[in-house]
Amino acid sequence: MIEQKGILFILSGPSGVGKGTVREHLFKQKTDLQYSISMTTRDKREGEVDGVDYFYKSREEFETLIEQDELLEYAKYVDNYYGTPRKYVEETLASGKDVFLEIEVQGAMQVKKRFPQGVFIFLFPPSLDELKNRILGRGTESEELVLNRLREARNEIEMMHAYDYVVVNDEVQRAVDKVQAIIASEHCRRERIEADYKKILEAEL
Ligand SMILES: Nc1nc2c(ncn2[C@@H]2O[C@H](COP(=O)(O)OP(=O)(O)O)[C@@H](O)[C@H]2O)c(=O)[nH]1
Ligand SMILES: Nc1ncnc2c1ncn2[C@@H]1O[C@H](COP(=O)(O)OP(=O)(O)O)[C@@H](O)[C@H]1O
Repeated sequence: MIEQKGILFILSGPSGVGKGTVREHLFKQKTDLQYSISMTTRDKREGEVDGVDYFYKSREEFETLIEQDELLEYAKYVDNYYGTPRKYVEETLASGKDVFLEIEVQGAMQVKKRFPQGVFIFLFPPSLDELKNRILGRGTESEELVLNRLREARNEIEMMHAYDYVVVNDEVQRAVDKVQAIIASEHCRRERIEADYKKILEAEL
């Protein structure tokens, strides 16, 4: 494995909590983070662009990527595959840049195994009622699917303990500010670790 220099940030949480919304706002404000564009087998939605929103793959192509260990993690989500390109993440981190992933919970737990030093942020709904309203409000799911997703959300919320930070997405800008604060504080922590490390090296000379 390539040595990590940049910091890997992972934003995750239940479907409909607002991961995509928070990520979009964050990237409008912040330019020194590299967003890792995921691979997916789901159909391209109107307005989406291949290589910008996702890399769209056939099921066969995706399964070949899995076999060739080209994915850092992947998950099946509502009958489609989603996955993170491994080389892009490793090479970008090795070049000293930070990488940001916005992925669902199963995938985040796989990343945790391979990159325990990553910074895991769980986006939390203000309430389950509000989560239901957001999924319904988005209008992309049938009533039955919404119930499935809410059931799934309860299981996902149980995984919260595995994360480093929890951010409540009550108001988008407030949640984005908190994510920005986490990024800044992780940089300070990294600088402190590096300073300690330098001191030890100097002491040995
Ligand atoms: N595990 C994993 N999940 C992903 C990846 N990319 C996107 N997702 C998640 O897949 C879910 C579905 O994404 P999408 O089809 O774009 O729908 P939407 O985000 O719910 O509008 C969301 O929870 C995304 O965060 C990925 O590379 N890996
Ligand atoms: N803080 C918020 N307050 C109110 N609505 C929100 C907030 N964040 C997101 N939403 C809305 O909730 C719905 C789900 O958001 P989305 O970003 O698609 O969630 P996810 O990517 O987690 O599935 C969207 O309609 C979005 O506009």
